[in-house]
Amino acid sequence: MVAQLIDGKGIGQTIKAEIAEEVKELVKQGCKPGLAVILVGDDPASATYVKNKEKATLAAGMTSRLIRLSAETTQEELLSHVRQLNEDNDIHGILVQLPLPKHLDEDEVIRTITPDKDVDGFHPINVGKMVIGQPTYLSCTPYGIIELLERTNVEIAGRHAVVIGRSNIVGKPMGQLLLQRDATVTYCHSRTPNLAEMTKQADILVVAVGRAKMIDASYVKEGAVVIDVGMNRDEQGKLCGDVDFDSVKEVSSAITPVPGGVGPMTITMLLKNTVHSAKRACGIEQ
Ligand SMILES: Nc1nc2c(c(=O)[nH]1)N[C@@H](CN(C=O)c1ccc(C(=O)N[C@@H](CCC(=O)O)C(=O)O)cc1)CN2
Repeated sequence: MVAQLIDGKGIGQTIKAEIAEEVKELVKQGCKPGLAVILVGDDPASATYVKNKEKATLAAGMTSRLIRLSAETTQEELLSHVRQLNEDNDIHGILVQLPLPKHLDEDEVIRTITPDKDVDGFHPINVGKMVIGQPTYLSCTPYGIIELLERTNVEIAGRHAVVIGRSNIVGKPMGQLLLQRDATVTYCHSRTPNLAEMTKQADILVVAVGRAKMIDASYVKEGAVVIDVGMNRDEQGKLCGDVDFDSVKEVSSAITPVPGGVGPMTITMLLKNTVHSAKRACGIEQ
């Protein structure tokens, strides 16, 4: 079987063009969406993601505000920036780039972002709304994966989806979003015995384990759709996912590459959430 390549980069570009058109119309109505990103410390990967977010925000015609703070920033200083942004009418989305330096309390920072501007969808109120199926901001990576599945016509209802990983940002919301679309969902994680026995039952396999090329063809059922959330470096320093792409593409029916699969969708859905927040703030949408 030759797998269909799920082109996150291309699909992301299409959605970004749709967003840019929508922003143009909003600006005409006097409503310019604004995103603020706070970066604490000098983690090089985080700096790259933040730069890409800034670029994408500006390219969509939106306001971008970047707040760079030193690695020694105190919890109170960080919270004070978040509180100021909560009150700023030009800013509709607030994002604090994760991970934060170890001395900072990530949960408290997320709780301090007003849920109305939590375009990452990480605030407990928004997570709760997502779980009970109320409209809210969805965590960008799982939201992007749903968009990829829908735009490539992958049937979700009635399929068995296996999610490897249980992080608050990806694994847990991923399972919930698939469940809401009537998949039968199994969560697997580092303490799951006989992992391959579970993953071989998956029609849709979402892999977010954080280990380079861990999932090879022996974990995958013939014809499964495989979504790779991993972002690792291989022995040559080349970017790779959690899935051994070369082996899994031979058995799957569709697969996301790394780079160019899930990653670009994360930033795309962030723009979508920010536009939605602006429309609510401007009274254009509920
Ligand atoms: N506040 C948040 N922090 C983090 C999030 C998040 O959604 N909100 N997610 C990740 C990192 N992330 C966005 O912040 C992110 C990761 C990867 C990509 C991406 O486009 N990857 C590219 C490759 C990029 C490269 O060459 O290095 C790809 O897969 O093609 C975008 C965003 C953790 N923190």
